[in-house]
Amino acid sequence: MNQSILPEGKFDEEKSVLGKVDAIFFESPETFYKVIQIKITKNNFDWQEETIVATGSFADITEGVEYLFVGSLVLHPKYGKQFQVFNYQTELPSSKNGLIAYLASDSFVGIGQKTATKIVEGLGVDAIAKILADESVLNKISLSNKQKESLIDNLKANNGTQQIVIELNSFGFGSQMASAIYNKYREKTLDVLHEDPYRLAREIAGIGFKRADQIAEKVGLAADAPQRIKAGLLQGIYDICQEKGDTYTDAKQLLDQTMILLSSSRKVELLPDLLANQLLELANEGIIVAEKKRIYLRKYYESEWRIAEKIKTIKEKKLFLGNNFESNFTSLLEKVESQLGINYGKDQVKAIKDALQSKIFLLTGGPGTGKTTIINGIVAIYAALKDISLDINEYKNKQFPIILAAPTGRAAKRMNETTGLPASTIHRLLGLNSGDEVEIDEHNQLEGSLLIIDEMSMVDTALLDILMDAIPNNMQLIFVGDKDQLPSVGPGQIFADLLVCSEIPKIELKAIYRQENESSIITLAHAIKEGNLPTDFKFPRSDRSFIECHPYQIEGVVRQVVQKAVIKGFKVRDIQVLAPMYKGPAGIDRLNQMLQEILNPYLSGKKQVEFNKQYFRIGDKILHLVNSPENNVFNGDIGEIVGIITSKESKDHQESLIIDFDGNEVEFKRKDWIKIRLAYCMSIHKAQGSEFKMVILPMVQQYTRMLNRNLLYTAITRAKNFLILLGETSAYSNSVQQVAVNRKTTLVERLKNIFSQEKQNSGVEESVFEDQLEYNNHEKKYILTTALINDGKIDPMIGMKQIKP
Ligand SMILES: Nc1ncnc2c1ncn2[C@@H]1O[C@H](COP(=O)(O)OP(=O)(O)OP(=O)(O)O)[C@@H](O)[C@H]1O
Repeated sequence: MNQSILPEGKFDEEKSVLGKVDAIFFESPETFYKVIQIKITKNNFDWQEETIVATGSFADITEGVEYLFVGSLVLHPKYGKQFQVFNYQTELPSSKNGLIAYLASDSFVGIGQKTATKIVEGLGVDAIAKILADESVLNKISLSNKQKESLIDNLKANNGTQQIVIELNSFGFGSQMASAIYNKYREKTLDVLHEDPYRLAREIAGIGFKRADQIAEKVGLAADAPQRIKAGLLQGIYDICQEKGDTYTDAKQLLDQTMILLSSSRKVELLPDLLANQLLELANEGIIVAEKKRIYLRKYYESEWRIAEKIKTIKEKKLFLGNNFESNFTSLLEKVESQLGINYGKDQVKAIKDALQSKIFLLTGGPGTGKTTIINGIVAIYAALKDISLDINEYKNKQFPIILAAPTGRAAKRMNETTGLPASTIHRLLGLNSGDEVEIDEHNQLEGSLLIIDEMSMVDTALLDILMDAIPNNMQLIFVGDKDQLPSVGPGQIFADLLVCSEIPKIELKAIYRQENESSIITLAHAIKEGNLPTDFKFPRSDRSFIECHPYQIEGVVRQVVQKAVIKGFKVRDIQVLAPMYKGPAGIDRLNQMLQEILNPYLSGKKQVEFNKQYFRIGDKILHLVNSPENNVFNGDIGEIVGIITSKESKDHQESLIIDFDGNEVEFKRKDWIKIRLAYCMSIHKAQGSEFKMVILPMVQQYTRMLNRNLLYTAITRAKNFLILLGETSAYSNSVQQVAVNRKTTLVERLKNIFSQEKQNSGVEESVFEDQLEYNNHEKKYILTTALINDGKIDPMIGMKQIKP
């Protein structure tokens, strides 16, 4: 069985097996990954058995059919030697009888032994190649149209999918990505790969410019090809918007960024007018929108308009609250007050009343100002006014008419606990399945009459756009949040922008209702929000303290604080270290490593797996980094590893972790471990929407770039009972002084236009390059000039004058 079937020396590392598929042991339902057994006809390496187990990406593969497999031998820890397939092809039957048997097989519906014989006798043993090259050869054989169709379709499908999967594999795509690409482009996959691989970066989640650029280089696309420049520009806008949180950028920034991107991976001298022309093309094609000096990805441009329009439409719909609202309200409010054992403050009463009387209402306030208490009041009075039962058991098969939602799982859970009513994440509400990148038309329509969203400051433009699209016009909306917290991770600052719009009713709560002796943390937070670091900031209080230390002492101090807290009986879940940055001696990565060592150390015999220079062990506290609505786990959710399945123990030979997120156990295969990290210490951004019994917050000057008032305020307001501040006093005082720059967005302008009916076709005559960019060949960069001399080489407006949105 050791005869070589490949030219010697052609494949240094590669080995090959010719054989029939004996059995398919495992078939992933979502990808092309399969584990099969091959009955060997021939092979070119040392193998004494008659069969071999092979793994890899296979498109259509049929038991009983012979294929040529190319790959390498690997040693599986449990199953021993296996064949890992890189490439395979149908070994079409070359003998007359073999071919007749193949065509008469189940793959070709309507073709039996007789017809198959007719075809092979008529066209010869290379009948398949002949048919694939020219279908009309079948005209000389008497076949019914149905038989002809079945034959051609199946031959093409088998041949096509197989070729595509092989080629995707050769570009280095694994089973899952290969199937995502194939599902998107089907039979056009190879055309896309060869003609504009950058489409993958635009259209397939998980593929960025760099990956697409590697493919482009492989298929021989020039470094200054228009597709590449366009892709670079789009990536440039996307990167700037993601990094800064803006919904648009400007020409200078974009060209600088794109130039760096395009020349970092491939050696190429690019002239500015080349970039400018492609920018113009993108605008002409409607992929980007240029307006005044602003350049938008179409998605963000449209989102802002759509949100503004929908808000106006909703606001203008009539609201009916019954005939005697005023008197009903007063008696209902009294009832709620006596139930809760409180008297609502003047602002709070106004908030409840205005919210009930508005189609859309915004409520903002810091911690302890009573936002939750107000939501409870609104829900109770609304239900009474509308004669709605708040007993969820009465809604077994019906939608609960009051919808409560929040952007993160933890915030939704808190909403559920404080109101006693069902609350979900916005993603789940909308039925979004595919993580972060979602299309506007792929969501559920909402049913119900009142929608309350909490933690609104975390909602970004893209998500609000989808949410608004899902809301029926007659629904009443209440958006609740704290405008002084960090803005959303994704582009936009919608809560802050909506609060600027004079057309939307709103209330900002200022009075703090939590008792001072109950919490000095809240008082500190409010002072910081106003820009003051109180003089007593460093004095120990019953619920907070400050420990002054240098950056290199942080690790040791955090260690001691955490160890003390554990001795005092705090659970690991209740202690949360927050930090602004990942790197450095006081960064998240280092602190996580140290905290894992003391809170969940390695003990001999304990299972652990390594990933990205970190270990995962059973009992580890884990942070989820992205939204996975399909598993009901969201960005910022915290779980605990409750199981490790090694590849030996797993059916499909893949290691996995079982993580428990508040009773929701989710399995993560190794390829998904990129979505998680240790959570003993986490970033302040990721902690938004969550609260913890004890927060430990190290702040040092080393973080300067990151420090600002919103960040410190957000960190401090995560602490429910205890706050331990440590680090350098100057880092705290600098944070308080540093007011974050507003993000660049145009939602406020759109709202203004929409409400004053001034929406023009954005007829902008100015050029996007109004700033006048000149490329300085000597300095090899763009410079801004006021008096440009056109030396004939560079058009100072670089051909952008005529851009129209
Ligand atoms: N009018 C009031 N009279 C007495 N206590 C009140 C009043 N309003 C709120 N409280 C109490 O103040 C505390 C904070 O209120 P609440 O939790 O509603 O504020 P919040 O703005 O939601 O705060 P956080 O964002 O910190 O959760 C609660 O204990 C609540 O019972």
